[in-house]
Amino acid sequence: MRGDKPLPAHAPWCMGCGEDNPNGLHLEVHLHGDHVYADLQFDERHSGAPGLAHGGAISAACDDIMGFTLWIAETPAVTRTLTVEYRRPVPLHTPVHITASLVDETDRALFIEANGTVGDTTYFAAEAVFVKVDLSHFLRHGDWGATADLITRFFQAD
Ligand SMILES: CCCCC/C=C\C/C=C\C/C=C\C/C=C\CCCC(=O)SCCNC(=O)CCNC(=O)[C@H](O)C(C)(C)COP(=O)(O)OP(=O)(O)OC[C@H]1O[C@@H](n2cnc3c(N)ncnc32)[C@H](O)[C@@H]1OP(=O)(O)O
Repeated sequence: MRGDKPLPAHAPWCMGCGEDNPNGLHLEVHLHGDHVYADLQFDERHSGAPGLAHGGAISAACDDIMGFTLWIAETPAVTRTLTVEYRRPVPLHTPVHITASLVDETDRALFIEANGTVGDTTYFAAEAVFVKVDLSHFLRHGDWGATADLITRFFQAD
């Protein structure tokens, strides 16, 4: 069983975990045993209905935290499908605890689940399939410099 370990952001401007993105969620994700987790509070930047978190912001938080299970799978991968079940409206400025874990794996696919709780109650739950890619995926489709930074973060954190 691994202990509690803070994990580095995917990129400084990541909308989920980037520390330099003023409109991001600023997720601080930790590895704990066989899962990852983050504690957050949605605010006005993430508002949908008055006083409530936007479903897309909740989905983005799930997607990003699920992405951190790649530290457990030890492979780069990208989201192929993401399903969120919104069980209760999430008020702004309310502490939400989100956990994610890798539940199954094939040669190319990772099956990941996430759960968002307020207190002892589940407010949303998500399931995703991530497809494994090699790092050339990010070089081919993304930004060279940012990809180099991602690789550096990965090896520094190991
Ligand atoms: C050096 C080690 C590094 C370790 C890394 C550790 C940590 C990494 C840290 C950070 C990672 C970096 C970034 C994470 C960032 C943010 C987290 C949020 C995640 C995102 O925000 S990410 C953005 C949104 N995302 C996309 O931008 C994807 C766009 N998309 C594509 O780029 C293609 O779609 C691609 C490449 C995914 C696949 O394309 P493709 O053509 O290669 O693949 P294909 O369609 O053939 O499927 C391949 C195999 O997956 C199976 N498969 C497919 N779907 C399935 C399903 N639903 N259920 C079960 N299996 C399924 C098939 O059945 C087949 O399996 P088989 O090969 O066995 O037949």
